[in-house]
Amino acid sequence: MVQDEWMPAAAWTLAALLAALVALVAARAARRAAQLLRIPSPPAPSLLLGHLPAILSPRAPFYLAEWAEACGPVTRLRMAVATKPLLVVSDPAEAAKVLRRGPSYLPKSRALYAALEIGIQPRTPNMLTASDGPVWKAVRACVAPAFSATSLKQVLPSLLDLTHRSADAVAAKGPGGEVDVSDLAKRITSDVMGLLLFGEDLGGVSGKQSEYLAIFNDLLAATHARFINPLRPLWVLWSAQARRQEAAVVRHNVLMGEMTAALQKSPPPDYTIAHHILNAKDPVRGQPLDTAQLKAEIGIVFGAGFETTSHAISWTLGAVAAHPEVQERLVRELAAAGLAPTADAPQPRGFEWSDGGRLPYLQAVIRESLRLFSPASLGTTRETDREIELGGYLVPRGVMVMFSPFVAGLQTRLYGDDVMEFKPERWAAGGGAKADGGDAAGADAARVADQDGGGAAAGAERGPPDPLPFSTGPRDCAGLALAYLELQVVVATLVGRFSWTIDGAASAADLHALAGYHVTLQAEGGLRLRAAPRAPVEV
Ligand code: HEM
Repeated sequence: MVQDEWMPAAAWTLAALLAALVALVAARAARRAAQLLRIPSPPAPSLLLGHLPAILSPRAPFYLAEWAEACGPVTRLRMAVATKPLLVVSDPAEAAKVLRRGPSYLPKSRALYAALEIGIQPRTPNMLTASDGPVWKAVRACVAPAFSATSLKQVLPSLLDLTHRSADAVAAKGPGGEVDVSDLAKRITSDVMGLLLFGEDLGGVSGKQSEYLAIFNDLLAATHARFINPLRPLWVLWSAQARRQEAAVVRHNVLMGEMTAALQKSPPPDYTIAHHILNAKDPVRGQPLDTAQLKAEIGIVFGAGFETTSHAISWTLGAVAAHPEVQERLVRELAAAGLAPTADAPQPRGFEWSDGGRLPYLQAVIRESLRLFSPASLGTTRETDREIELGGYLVPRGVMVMFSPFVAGLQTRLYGDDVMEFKPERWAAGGGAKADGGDAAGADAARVADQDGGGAAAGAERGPPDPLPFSTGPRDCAGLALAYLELQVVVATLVGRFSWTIDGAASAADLHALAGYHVTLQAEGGLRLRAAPRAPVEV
């Protein structure tokens, strides 16, 4: 009898406890959902798929910029049937909180970055795609000296040679000749990476049909397509284009394997990136990186290094061509430094290391171009591993947080009503990163201001905030200094030697109309400008 009375009491207690637990979990879930719902969200284009179709389209950066303009520094987007949204942060100061080491620091989203590993088999996390960990840390630290001033000074002669040969090819087209600067820049930057990684001339500038260049576009297209479409492997059954792109994925793996084997056999000079990668040690095993890891690192540095930089160069040339007043001011600065023809010195000299610190308008032009045409447009994506505060909102665990420099760069609240104007003058006071920072390569200036918070939290007297085109914090761009050097040398040389024009584009908006996002922001089908030898400039 006692037993009978006790049993229901225990059952009731258990049931009550369970109910309380369920209520607690439900209340917490409801609180989290309510927190997320407080974050502004634009109307979704699709009832079923939410904002996903727009995010996956080549115009994604433009949609995101528009939505952020309407919603503010943090925008909530709905991804099809997924329960968790994607948050897009468009304020560099808020982004810096999660990107720089500190209480709100967030790691990269592994699920998302793994999708970028398709070009190397076996799929291996690499410097770009790995979450922070001992191997990433060791490789990143080992590679850093390859981007030091000492190493880059040794790269400069080869970069100059490639740039001057490219300029000669432009001159050979005759006055007003049409030049696809997108192609031209890719040839230069892929050759730079060929020399720096493989110690080999990939033949882009000499006009050889470079297999690396040919397959790389297809590799990117396949990466993007697989990302968008989980059924993509089936596409090869009826699409010749998909077959070609998937073949490029396979071929890329083979080429990188061959290159890695060649590098292991005969190590390249000590200023090269490959030299440093070969010297990296796996801290867990205490051994050099195994072949799979080496191949993964070589493959990602090649891709990360040449694609982004080539688009940064071609957008900058396009913007200069579309804005004659900017071109004129830039040329006067170059001519005063001996880098454009004058009556006294009709043959401009070659770019020197020290020029990086004494061409403030060139720096400002590059920074403005990186604001309006940020090549790594969608920047970086992190995942909350705990509840954090972001832009005044509480964000629960397990939410993807994207910081897009392109979106940040287009925000009226950060850059004012002339946000869409290509106006290098806005950086004249230095802005987030000091354009006249004095470093020979010009890059340390960006990095210094970026790290000291100047970029994100710049006061009015320091100019507008840095949109962080190279990201920031421990996972910022490893190759920033090389990218800056290439940008300066190529833009200064080509603008010094030629007068550039573009048909049918007279504003940043006109250039944006030509853009598509395919892992990087690029001019669809190339960017065609006209070049005429520059007449002596009055200084
Ligand atoms: C204008 C040119 C460039 C731009 C705009 C750019 C931009 C970026 C951005 C935004 C990131 C962060 C990506 C993320 O978190 O998902 C990044 C990472 C990286 N970039 Fe660049 N990049 C450029 C040139 C280069 C060059 C020249 C190299 C090497 C030769 C390079 C190598 C890397 C590597 C290895 C990472 C991964 C770093 C890490 O996670 O530790 N990039 N870059």
